[in-house]
Amino acid sequence: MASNKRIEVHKTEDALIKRLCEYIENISKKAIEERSAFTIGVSGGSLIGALAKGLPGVKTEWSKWKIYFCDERIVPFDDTESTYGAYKKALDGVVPIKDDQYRKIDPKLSAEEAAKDYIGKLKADFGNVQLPRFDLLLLGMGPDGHTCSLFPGHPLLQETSVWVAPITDSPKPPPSRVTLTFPVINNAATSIFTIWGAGKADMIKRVLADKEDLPVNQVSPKNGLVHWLLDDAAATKLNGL
Ligand SMILES: O=C(O)[C@H](O)[C@@H](O)[C@H](O)[C@H](O)COP(=O)(O)O
Repeated sequence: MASNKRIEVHKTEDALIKRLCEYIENISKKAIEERSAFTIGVSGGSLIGALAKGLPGVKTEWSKWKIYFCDERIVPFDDTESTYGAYKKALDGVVPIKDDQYRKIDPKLSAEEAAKDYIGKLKADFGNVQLPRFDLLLLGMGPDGHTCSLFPGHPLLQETSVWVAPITDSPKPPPSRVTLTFPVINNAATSIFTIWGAGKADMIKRVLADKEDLPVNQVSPKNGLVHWLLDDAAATKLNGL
């Protein structure tokens, strides 16, 4: 069976961001032509700055975007830990995305209630399907091999049906979050990891060369592709894989 995984290495962080944005432009164009909407899930962390740099160069119909959160921290929107808050700060005035295009959590709820509430928001957009199918998920990889808020050894890695799960014991602070689960992640048409810097080189080797059993390696779209976009520094220990 052909692999659903594509690995690309680019010289610099800037080249990497440019490539990521080419994917975003092409995938959004296709989705908008087909369904007049583009559904994209975004992660927190270093990706936010990369998108703030790259997105202004993307040619797309911005009004057709719907932006979801692959995971979100349960904190007020004006807290520096809020992923939505960080996106607003980074992208407002940079790209013409209106506030109602973000599908945000309700931060006043408990993690459990916020997860249920977010499932309701997904159902309102995707309909009463078995699983939503995102056009694109932009994923991050933590230093321990986590993605979204799916951490090594956590029971949530085994989730088979719930779309969005609460987590109250996240090892990465803040502890209370909601996260997409693997059934949803692996139903996306395309997922992209964008990883740069020497600090990620060891983990990239463990994931892509040694194929260790880590959450990021559970990303394996059933009927889609997962791209690993790396810069030279992150790929140094791959030995030309
Ligand atoms: O809320 C979070 O903590 C993020 O969504 C998380 O899943 C992130 O994507 C990874 O931890 C990678 O973060 P960096 O890109 O900053 O290393």
